[in-house]
This record gives sequence, C-alpha cells and structure tokens, in this order.
Amino acid sequence: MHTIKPPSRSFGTSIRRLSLLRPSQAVKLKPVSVTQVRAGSMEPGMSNAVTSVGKATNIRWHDCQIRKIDRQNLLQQKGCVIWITGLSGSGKSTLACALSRELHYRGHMTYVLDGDNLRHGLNSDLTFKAEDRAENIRRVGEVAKLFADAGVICIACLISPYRMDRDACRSLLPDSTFIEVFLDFPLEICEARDPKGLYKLARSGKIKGFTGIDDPYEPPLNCEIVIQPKNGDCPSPQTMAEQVVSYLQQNGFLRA
Ligand SMILES: Nc1ncnc2c1ncn2[C@@H]1O[C@H](COP(=O)(O)OS(=O)(=O)O)[C@@H](OP(=O)(O)O)[C@H]1O
Ligand SMILES: Nc1ncnc2c1ncn2[C@@H]1O[C@H](COP(=O)(O)OP(=O)(O)O)[C@@H](O)[C@H]1O
Repeated sequence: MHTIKPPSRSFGTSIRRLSLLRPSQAVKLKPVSVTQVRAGSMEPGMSNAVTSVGKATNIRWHDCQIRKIDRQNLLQQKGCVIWITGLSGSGKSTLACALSRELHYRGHMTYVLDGDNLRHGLNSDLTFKAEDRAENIRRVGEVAKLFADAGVICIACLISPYRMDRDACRSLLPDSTFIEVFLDFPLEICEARDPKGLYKLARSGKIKGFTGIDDPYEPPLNCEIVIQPKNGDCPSPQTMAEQVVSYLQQNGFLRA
C-alpha cells in the first residue's frame, strides 16, 4: 500500500493562525491612462481602468484584499515556479514527483504541472508543431503563474524545447520566482531509457518531428540549476530532488 508520511508541521495550526493574520496593506489602485495592455503583463493593483488586453476588450482588473503575501504567510513558503526542461526520457516527471514528495514531507504545498498530463485536457487541442508547442508552453506558464500567486511551489515539467518560449514564461513571473532546471542528459541516455518506445518509433519514421531526433531542442544558456551525469553516472531521483531543495532553501523559498 502507498503511504505518505504526514508533513512535519501541522496544517491545522496554520489554518487556525489564519484568523490572526491581517491582510497586507489595503490595495491602492493607481488609475493609468493606457487602453491597450500586453497580454500577461497585468499585475494586481496596476489599473482600475476599463481596458483591452490582447483580443479581450472592455475588461477591468479586480483586486482582492487577501493577496499573495497573505497566502505565503499562511503557507510559510514563497510561491514560485520550478520549470523543468529537457529531452523526452531525461527524467522530468521523475524529478517533479520526487521533488513534490520531498517538499510535501517537509510540510510544503506543491503542485505538479506535467506536459504529458496537461495534453490529456487543457492542451488536448495542440500538436507538436512549433507554434502549438509555443502555445502549450504559454498556457502552462500562465497556469503556473496563478499557482505561484496562490503561494504554491509549482513544479512544471515539459520538454519546452524553445528558449524563446521558456523565456516568455520567465518574464511572466516576478523577479527570481521562475527557477529553470535543465536536465542535461545526452540523447544517448534518454534514448536508451525510452520507457514509452517513442524514440524507437521516431527512429523508424513512425513519429515525425520528435524532439532530439528530427525536431530541435535548445538548451538553456543561463538557467538556475543544471543537473548532469557525474563520472558517467546519473544522479538518483532523490539526489536530483535534494539539489533543487537546497536551492530553494538557500534562496529563502521555504519560509514566508
Ligand atoms: N513529436 C514529439 N516530440 C516530443 N514529445 C512527444 C512527441 N509526440 C509525443 N510526445 C510525448 O509528449 C510528451 C511531451 O509533451 P510536452 O507538452 O512536454 O512537449 S512540449 O513541451 O510541448 O514540447 C513527451 O513526454 P516526455 O517523454 O515525458 O517528455 C512524449 O511522451
Ligand atoms: N535519475 C534517474 N536515474 C535513473 N533512471 C531514471 C532517472 N530519472 C528518470 N529515470 C527513468 O527514466 C525514464 C524516463 O523518465 P521520465 O521521468 O519519464 O522522463 P521524462 O518525463 O523527461 O520523459 C523512466 O523510466 C524513469 O524511471
């Protein structure tokens, strides 16, 4: 039977503390004169004007009294997005689950957005053509941003092969709260794993446009965390998760 160790900290205590918390300072709305705003660029408190964003016309941002800082105080952590990128078979889902489990045991709220899973629902209308991959990444970036705003440590794991698409997600998040993790494992290792038999199908031409075979993967140039084989050996899922947890600890994400 699958058992999960309870978190070390009592959530009951946190929830009881809610009544003692005061929402952060009342929001002062700053009217601005803009009528057209770039999609994704609106932030709480930015404007109370009726405006247009992308194709959405005559809309207005509504702020709530309870804000990100209040939710973070409740959860005793900082909302952020951990964006895991790498080839198919590099271990993205494995790391995401190991990391989520590790943080959960330590009493932290996480949520995993797995590319493969999201293509079963939210993104089931998208193919693997470059423009559909871009839309896939854009939607997941927006969803991840909402989770981070909720105070959750959001773990997104997608191939996300294009640098420009990943950078666009980074620009959606407040400073330093987009943490890009590159699983830098060579194609030979990923292809040898081939747990779903997709590389084999791609090599035989039965899948077209497969990342790493006949479709590009652009590695990050300057990401927060790189995980690589050491002396030819892959670090275990637990070791990979610990590397990310250390980063979160050192950068203050595991406290409010
Ligand atoms: N053509 C092609 N290229 C790459 N991957 C393919 C393809 N067709 C299907 N799959 C399966 O889809 C999973 C990747 O989905 P993602 O949403 O992460 O891809 S992307 O970020 O939009 O590139 C990927 O899952 P992972 O192996 O977990 O990466 C594959 O199982
Ligand atoms: N660090 C690791 N060491 C050994 N095997 C791994 C490791 N990470 C993943 N695997 C195995 O490799 C395969 C692909 O992992 P997966 O997490 O599904 O990759 P991805 O989500 O990137 O496609 C799985 O069979 C998984 O058990």
